[in-house]
Amino acid sequence: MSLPNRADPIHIQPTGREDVVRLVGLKRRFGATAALDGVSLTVRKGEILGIIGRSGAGKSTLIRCLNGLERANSGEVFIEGREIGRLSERELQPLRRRIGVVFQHFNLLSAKTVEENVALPLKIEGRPRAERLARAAELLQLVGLSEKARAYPASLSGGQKQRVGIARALAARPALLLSDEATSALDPETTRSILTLLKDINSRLGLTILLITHEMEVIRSIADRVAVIDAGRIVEEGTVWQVFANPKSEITRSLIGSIRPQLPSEIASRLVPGEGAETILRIDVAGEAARGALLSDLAAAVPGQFRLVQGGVDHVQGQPVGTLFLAVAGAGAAHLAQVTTFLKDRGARVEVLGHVAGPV
Ligand SMILES: Nc1ncnc2c1ncn2[C@@H]1O[C@H](COP(=O)(O)OP(=O)(O)OP(=O)(O)O)[C@@H](O)[C@H]1O
Repeated sequence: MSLPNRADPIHIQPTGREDVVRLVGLKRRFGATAALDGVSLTVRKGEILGIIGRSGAGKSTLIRCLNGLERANSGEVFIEGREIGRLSERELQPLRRRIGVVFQHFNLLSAKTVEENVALPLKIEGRPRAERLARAAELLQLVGLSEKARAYPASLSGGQKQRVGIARALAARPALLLSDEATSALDPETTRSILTLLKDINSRLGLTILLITHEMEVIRSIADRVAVIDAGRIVEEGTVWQVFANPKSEITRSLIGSIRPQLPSEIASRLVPGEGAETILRIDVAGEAARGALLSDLAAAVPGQFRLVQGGVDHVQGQPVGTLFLAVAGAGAAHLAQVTTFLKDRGARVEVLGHVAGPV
């Protein structure tokens, strides 16, 4: 669907054909609160970009500015190269249809059947009934719900309702699928199946997806890139596995912390600075560094006793990313330096967390 190229005040600026959305220096204040404090971000064609932030970080405001429901105080929003800031409500409507939204609470019409819900965006566009039903059937097949076409939402499970929500969001062939906490109301197993479906749609249809979430697990599962928003600012942005491997900001570390190995609290509470019977190291490895036989090579190269206290290697975008907590016995400063130098030379990040008086 291409937009009419009318001689009206629509500001067209080429942003490169690959950008579906581009935000430039977006600011939005509510009284003393800067909900968005200079957000610049690009959603590239065909990618899954995740935006993650805690409650109050500015995610909803960002979405509202993106689809023109909220006007930014300053900055620009480009949808497929078209700046929306100066568009009237009427001019915004066709642009809004370029963004299909999947909602946390599904937002299905209970008095309409599944196929009517899916076809609704096409009805609003004034498409003929036969075309609407054909498209609904195609989309219900895509989301695996063909047999529920005539059912009503009340008879569906949460996961099935969300599949209908996804089918409806795709009905008008949007340029961008915006998933607004789409799995936050679902149990873990249903969440996995919905995320698998979104990834499948992205791969098969080449559809660009913007995932808004407060859950790092959602980002880890299917996003290509991630942007972390905090207090209205993008504090970190990058390829998902690289951000996982080497988070730069405190907020990112804490968001990742919920799904990465942590030092057990009973050991953490016994840590003291200075010296002790054992030194506890945190070792972060990713990519090549996580593929080798790091610990056995360490034991072969450096004398001493090394014990794995806690840890594991996860796979993010097919890349190994791991955190290991290692207890090094009887380590003096020189020995410890030997251990950390060996590990760092092998591409690991090493942090001395502290010491414990006796074995952990
Ligand atoms: N209409 C409004 N009036 C006043 N303050 C607002 C309004 N909308 C948002 N805010 C404030 O702006 C900040 C960002 O809010 P926003 O709803 O965008 O965050 P969020 O990341 O979506 O949070 P959540 O995950 O809880 O929905 C918050 O401090 C919020 O209180």
